[in-house]
Amino acid sequence: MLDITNVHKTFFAGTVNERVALKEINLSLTPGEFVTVIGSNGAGKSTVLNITSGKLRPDTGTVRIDGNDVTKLADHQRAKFIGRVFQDPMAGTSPDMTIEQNMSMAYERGKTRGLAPGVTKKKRDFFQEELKSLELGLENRLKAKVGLLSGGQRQALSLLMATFSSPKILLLDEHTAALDPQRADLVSRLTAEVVERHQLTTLMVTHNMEQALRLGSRLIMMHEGRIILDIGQEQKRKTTVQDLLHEFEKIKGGALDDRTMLQ
Ligand SMILES: Nc1ncnc2c1ncn2[C@@H]1O[C@H](COP(=O)(O)OP(=O)(O)OP(=O)(O)O)[C@@H](O)[C@H]1O
Repeated sequence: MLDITNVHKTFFAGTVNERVALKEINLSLTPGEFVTVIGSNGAGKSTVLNITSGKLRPDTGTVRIDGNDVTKLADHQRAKFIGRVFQDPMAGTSPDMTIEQNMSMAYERGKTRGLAPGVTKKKRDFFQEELKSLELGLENRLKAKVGLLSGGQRQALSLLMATFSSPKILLLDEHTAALDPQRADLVSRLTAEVVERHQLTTLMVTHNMEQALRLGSRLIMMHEGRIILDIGQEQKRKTTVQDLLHEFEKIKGGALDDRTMLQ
């Protein structure tokens, strides 16, 4: 469903600010696979998501979605294939618009562009049904401004809206990181339900190792632009946070040795 092949990305190449973000990355996701992505700061996690969404273009390599080469397509051209929820609860929704207007905009995304967010009775019934599944009582607040919702409610709504265009890929970029633990747990649980219900192929970046082990069917760990660990469902079940930390320390040690050797 998603094939990232030999992707390399350097920022500010040839300058003093040069940053190699991705080093010949290869990553393939089968339909319905839910991959959690962990790693150190600056490891390249967000860059993988940005290259998948089309926000960034790789220097070399290709990105394929459902067999189609989308490497050269801009983000708005890929929008109908991709749903995305960001870390900032303010990023995915418009605070001055009502819940139903926000949902209507998301519903139209990928179908028509630049149209007023009209809300028909049929759409409203659909929105209410969808909101019920969140069990947050939002189905009774269709006309409430989204700016009045809590961060957790907004992230839950963003998650739901991200599924409306039946995306081929769902990208979750630390979407629970800005929430308090209780709301983060709620959005985590909803994520598992929504992904399962829509059978979404999903890439989720998180700094929370426990969450990365609990959610999804596969886990990858990144470090300095490379995928350094890739484990499937079976192994993930047997792995603890302590094991992940140990693995990371081992590999970090290796990387340091490499650097020492280069000096
Ligand atoms: N738009 C950009 N311009 C310049 N450098 C960038 C840009 N985006 C990322 N980088 C650099 O690329 C590298 C990888 O960054 P990226 O944001 O992908 O890491 P990350 O794993 O998501 O990190 P974090 O967990 O800290 O968010 C870092 O060195 C970062 O400074």
